[in-house]
Amino acid sequence: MFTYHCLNPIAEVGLSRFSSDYAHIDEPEKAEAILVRSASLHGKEFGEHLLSIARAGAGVNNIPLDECASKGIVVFNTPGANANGVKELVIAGMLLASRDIIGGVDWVHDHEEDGNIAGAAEKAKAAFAGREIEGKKLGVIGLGAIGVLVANAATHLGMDVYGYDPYVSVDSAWRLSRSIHHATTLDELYKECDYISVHVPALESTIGMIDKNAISLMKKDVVVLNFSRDTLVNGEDMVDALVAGKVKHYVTDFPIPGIAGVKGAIVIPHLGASTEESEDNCAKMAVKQTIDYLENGNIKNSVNYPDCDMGRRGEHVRIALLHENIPNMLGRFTKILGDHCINIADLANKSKGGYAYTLMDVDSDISEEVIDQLRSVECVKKIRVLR
Ligand SMILES: NC(=O)c1ccc[n+]([C@@H]2O[C@H](COP(=O)([O-])OP(=O)(O)OC[C@H]3O[C@@H](n4cnc5c(N)ncnc54)[C@H](O)[C@@H]3O)[C@@H](O)[C@H]2O)c1
Ligand SMILES: O=C(O)[C@H](O)COP(=O)(O)O
Repeated sequence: MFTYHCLNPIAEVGLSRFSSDYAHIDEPEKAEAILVRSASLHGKEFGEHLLSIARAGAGVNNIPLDECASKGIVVFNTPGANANGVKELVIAGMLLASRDIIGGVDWVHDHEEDGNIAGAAEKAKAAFAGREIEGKKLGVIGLGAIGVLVANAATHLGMDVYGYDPYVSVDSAWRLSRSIHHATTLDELYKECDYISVHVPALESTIGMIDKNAISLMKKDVVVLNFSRDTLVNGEDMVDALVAGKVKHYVTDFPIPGIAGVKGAIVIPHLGASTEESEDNCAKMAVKQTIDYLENGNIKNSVNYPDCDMGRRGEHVRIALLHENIPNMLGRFTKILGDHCINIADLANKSKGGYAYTLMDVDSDISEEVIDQLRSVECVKKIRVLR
């Protein structure tokens, strides 16, 4: 029996994939698996039984990844599972920034009791006129799951799209429309574009990237869209740019104090992934990855340990070792098994940054003594034996 705990509501279509071998428990500190959306795990204690954390979503800045890795806790996310939901809201954000739909709807609301509202609307509507996005230039920073969808959709709406991503994956490059201009510097993108949409993770290298220096390179009346993370944009610099009229609209999915009332700010309460489809996709992927890790030791879409897949466990006893990525770990593991005449039927060893993972299928069961010897190899973070 495995135990899991959900720190945020997770879609039932995903949770229903847990068989009767799984029990939801109310105490996170006792769980073997945690499922989470945006709840912050920074500064939280992790229970001694915790094996995995699955983020049903993309951004993992709410999870202390290094601390988890050093405690042998595998963290997963669900790449691309909510990308379409975000893409659609970004397109909506561009349209809201281009046509004064919000101002117009508010006007109708304020005049709903007016018996002559139809006539009054015809006189009032000039105040809410806007511009079209067709033919305008859109710059997309970050061409991952979301950036590619936004860029491609914008070309279908007749926009001239510039993409910037020095680390673009081969997979994303294949999916990107050929009509998208390859911006080789951010300066080029800032100088050219009427709309700029940011789709990068919050990392040390990206936090604060849209600041007064970046904004100074942008066109007057630019629209900046941030559906990635609040910290990517320097809030004070953005407020100054809105007040000064340099930025026409700042459309963001992340409310921060003091921004919603600033003229030109369009602030949404983090709704990018809040669609039935995205929530279902994320939950299904998060649960599937959790089950495969707990039952087979396979790792897919981890952000702090390498991916590693030896298929279903089958008849063999499977030993799973999370450890640091240093020389001779395999040698030490295989020596211990050899000394106890335990034959290895299959083996995989993968690394990612400072951490590595070894999976071994062995032909006979192993004793507590052997497990203890493997556990006490220096730099082993966790051992599991799947029988
Ligand atoms: N608003 C929402 O509800 C919502 C939903 C999903 C994701 N997000 C946010 O959007 C981010 C992106 O999501 P995704 O699914 O597209 O992730 P992704 O990992 O598929 O794509 C991120 C892309 O950013 C690129 N990148 C990294 N550093 C860069 C840099 N300095 N300059 C340019 N490109 C850089 C990477 O190469 C990658 O292609 C997430 O990290 C998350 O913070 C928000
Ligand atoms: O990074 C993400 O996937 C999004 O920000 C979605 O967050 P949510 O699951 O809390 O809506």
